Amino acid sequence: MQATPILPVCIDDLEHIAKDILPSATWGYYTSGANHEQTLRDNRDAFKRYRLRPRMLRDVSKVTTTTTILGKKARSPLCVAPCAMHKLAHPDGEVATSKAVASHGSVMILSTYSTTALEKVIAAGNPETQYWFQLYVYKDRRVSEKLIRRAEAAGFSALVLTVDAPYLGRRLLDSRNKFSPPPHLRLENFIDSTTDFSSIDSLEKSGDETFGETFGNRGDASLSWEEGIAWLRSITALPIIVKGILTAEDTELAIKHGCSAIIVSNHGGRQLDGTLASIDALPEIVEAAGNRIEVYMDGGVRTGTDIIKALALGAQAVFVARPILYGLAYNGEDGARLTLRLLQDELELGMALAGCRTIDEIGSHLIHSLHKQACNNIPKPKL
Ligand SMILES: Cc1cc2nc3c(=O)[nH]c(=O)nc-3n(C[C@H](O)[C@H](O)[C@H](O)COP(=O)(O)O)c2cc1C
Ligand SMILES: CCCCC(=O)C(=O)O
Repeated sequence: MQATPILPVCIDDLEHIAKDILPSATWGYYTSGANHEQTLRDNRDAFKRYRLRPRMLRDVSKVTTTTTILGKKARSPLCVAPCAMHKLAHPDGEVATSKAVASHGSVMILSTYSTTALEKVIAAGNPETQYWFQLYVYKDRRVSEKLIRRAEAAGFSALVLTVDAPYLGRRLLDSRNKFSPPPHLRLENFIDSTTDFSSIDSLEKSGDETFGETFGNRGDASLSWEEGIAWLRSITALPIIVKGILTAEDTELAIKHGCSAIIVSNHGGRQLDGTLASIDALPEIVEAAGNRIEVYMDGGVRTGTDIIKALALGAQAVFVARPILYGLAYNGEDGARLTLRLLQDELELGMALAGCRTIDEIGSHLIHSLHKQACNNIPKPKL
């Protein structure tokens, strides 16, 4: 894949370039959301309903984004969300992403539906970087257990249980495009599976099942807080992070059932259409969590000031998915590095211009909400 001559200077540039480069069905799979895509659009639009209240003359000659995530030092609160099939974007796939995140120094969550075996992805990283494994629980629990054992052995330091996808959302563009991944790609995490789930290893092996059906048929939609989390707890000592929480009620349950952190997410608008945008759901969850559990968010983050707004509303870290795919499509590892560098540079500049020298200084005093409802939920200023 050739890098186009336009010099990308922001994530929107990378998005335009990726659209030109990628086959239209891949583009559709990566960028679309569920149904009418209200949530997909709102994830981005909602950020614009929060405006910043910058502080001046605060000696911003030195700005640092060092923080802690799940108790471990990170160079930046900007992290990478789990995304299926990076090799659709670039042949180097998840290894390229892993190297890019390692140079950035934060957290990469690897999707179960990686096109590179989990061992190879973490081996491309470094000890400074945290690797968490994203998990779907299958009806055949032995498949999930085997993945967990491999993730533990390889050095992944947490499990991210995606809870917003008991079934795959209805993505109209994928149905129209009859999207199915190309046969040369493999979901490498399943290649050694000794169970009947191994049939997914070449994605569309039989050709008579759509990608969504494959997922829907194998996933365990009966999973519950009581049984599901207890089962996970009984088989692993790794911290469990739940991804896809949008309410205070579920935040309470996550804490009750011993989860270590929460990712506020609507799966990039790809599951239930019509939910709150992630950034709008965040204040309610931060308030419910009340410092008992770390809260992260993803969905619609495309600029450094989006990151600042999410941190100001109480997120400990922020994850991006599509921007990484755009970077990969543009230029493999260098492209993924560029995605992270552009956002990191914007974050640092935004912090300086807002009068924040450290991540701790990014507080709710920075936020002016144009959204009356959200205003009531904004946590009290830190400063
Ligand atoms: C192409 C694509 C594949 C995804 N695959 C997964 C996945 O395998 N597991 C998962 O938990 N979330 C998956 N997600 C959801 C992301 O982790 C994340 O919640 C969301 O996309 C964040 O929004 P953003 O793309 O606006 O940054 C996927 C998202 C995209 C766009
Ligand atoms: C069966 C694919 C699951 C990946 C995923 O979560 C997504 O496409 O949103």
